[in-house]
Amino acid sequence: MAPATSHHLYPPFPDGVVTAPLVSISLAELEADNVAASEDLFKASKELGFFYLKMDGSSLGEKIVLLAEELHALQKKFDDLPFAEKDQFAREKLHPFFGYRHSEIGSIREDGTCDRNELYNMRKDDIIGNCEPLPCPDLIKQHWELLREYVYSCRAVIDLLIVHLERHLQVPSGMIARLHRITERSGDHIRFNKSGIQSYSEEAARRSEHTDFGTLTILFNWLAGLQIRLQDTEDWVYVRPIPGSAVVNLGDALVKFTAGLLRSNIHRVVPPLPPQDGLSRHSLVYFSRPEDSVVLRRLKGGLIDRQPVSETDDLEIRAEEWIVRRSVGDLQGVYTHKGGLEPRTLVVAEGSL
Ligand SMILES: O=C(O)CCC(=O)C(=O)O
Ligand SMILES: [Fe+2]
Repeated sequence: MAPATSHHLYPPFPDGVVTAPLVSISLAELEADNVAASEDLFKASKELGFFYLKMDGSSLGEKIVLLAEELHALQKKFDDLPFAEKDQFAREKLHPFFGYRHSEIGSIREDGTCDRNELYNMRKDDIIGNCEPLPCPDLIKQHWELLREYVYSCRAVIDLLIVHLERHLQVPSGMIARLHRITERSGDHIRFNKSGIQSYSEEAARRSEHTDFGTLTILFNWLAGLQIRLQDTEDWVYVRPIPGSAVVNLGDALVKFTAGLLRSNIHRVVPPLPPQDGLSRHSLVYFSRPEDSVVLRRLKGGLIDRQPVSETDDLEIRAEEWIVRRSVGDLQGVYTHKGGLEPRTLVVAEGSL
């Protein structure tokens, strides 16, 4: 039986909004090597770059849903920590990319503080012991085992998705997997995202437009707010959270590796609409990235060799540098399947801050 989720505790998804046509792919079927599910995965990876991964029927998938609910409870407790405590773990104090980050929204309260949009990036290598961990709040330390299980479970899904993608790309088995060994240092991380209560602003919506920098992203959200822009249009449509399914999307690294055959789709987060307005919005993300030392460039073999040579994108850069430079607003723009960065003046960084 599929595990219970907490979606029903929130007001329902708004009526009458246009939703994105994400296909639903069953993890259990991918595990069983079902041909149709595998083909659906490849098609979605080429066309929209986003799909639902249906977890029920797979013991790994059902475990991930349970862990995601536990982490959702934890992220709300993290949210409740005093700003002064979280500020001690601000990324300016810890690391160019990992740690806590916020932007202030709304007017100043009586205690002199402002509501915040927040994110907290927790490095995979800290969590599984590949390196000396960065300092973190006690609340996080107390849930280390939960975070560890989540890392290993998400990575098991990502490794399986890579096997299927390699097969369809007709590249040697292991060619992409070997750039993503869990034992090696990488930018993989778990992220807690929180958007404070706020009204829609066109400028803020545009500022949050981004593609993910890495390989594959596994996302859980509970309220409306995630929007994707459909291919070759300017139309933004909502992604409806489906209880028991993750939203999976491809990142820039897969576009680079496959010379644009696979798609990293632009997306953004806007405030939830009625009846879900008036609530803070949380999402839980697992980002996978190539190992730090991997140079992001076109790979050789299979269908990739049939891709045209891009005239615009000759930047070859190590994954570690790519992530930091993208996140600080260097290399601005949105990385598209057409190759190269599509300049969008307001786009500065991955995520919704
Ligand atoms: O909050 C969401 O639903 C999506 C978040 C996201 O796209 C990100 O953190 O990169
Ligand atoms: Fe994203």
